[in-house]
Amino acid sequence: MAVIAPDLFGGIGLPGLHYAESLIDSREEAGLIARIDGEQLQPFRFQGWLGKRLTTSFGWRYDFDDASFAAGTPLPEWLLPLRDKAATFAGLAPDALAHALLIRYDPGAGIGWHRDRPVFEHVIGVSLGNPATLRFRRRRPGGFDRFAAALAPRSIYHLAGEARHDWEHSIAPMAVPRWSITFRSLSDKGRAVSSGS
Ligand SMILES: O=C(O)CCC(=O)C(=O)O
Ligand SMILES: [Fe+2]
Repeated sequence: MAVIAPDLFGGIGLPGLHYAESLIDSREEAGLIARIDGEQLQPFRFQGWLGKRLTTSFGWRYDFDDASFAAGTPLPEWLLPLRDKAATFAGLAPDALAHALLIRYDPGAGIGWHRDRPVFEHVIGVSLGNPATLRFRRRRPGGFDRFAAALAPRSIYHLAGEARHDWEHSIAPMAVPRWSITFRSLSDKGRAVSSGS
């Protein structure tokens, strides 16, 4: 495990990773899980492969199958109060969070090492259902620097700066289900692509 510089609060953190617990209460959590389960979730597709996690997105849609990026279904009403909270947490305007991704990880599903697509900038994730570990790694000569963040259910994290751009992240498959809602803003690149320039 690499030594990571202390953050502003004197703890051991990853620059650009911000985290808070108890964003919502258990009743709100149960309501959001029921909403996610009520959507038309599809196995995540990547260049012809089917992943185990089930997803759907709103606002903007990045298609990993053909690498296209296009406007999608507007965010549903039920997501807007949560988006307001996510925006407040990240210090952004709610409208800036133009995209939302819903994921259900059934037992055995995870998400492999990746950086989020460059059409997006800020990444804000809400965790539901069960605890998980968000793992980070960054290549260095001869290996990787590594970092692990425990994500409690009902917590929120924000990836910006170094944590967003320089580090990859992943979540190992678990024996219990987890749901997540990820809001993202468009990057300059995303705005350029979306306006067709
Ligand atoms: O489920 C999560 O919190 C992480 C999702 C994620 O990393 C992604 O969709 O890019
Ligand atoms: Fe991600």
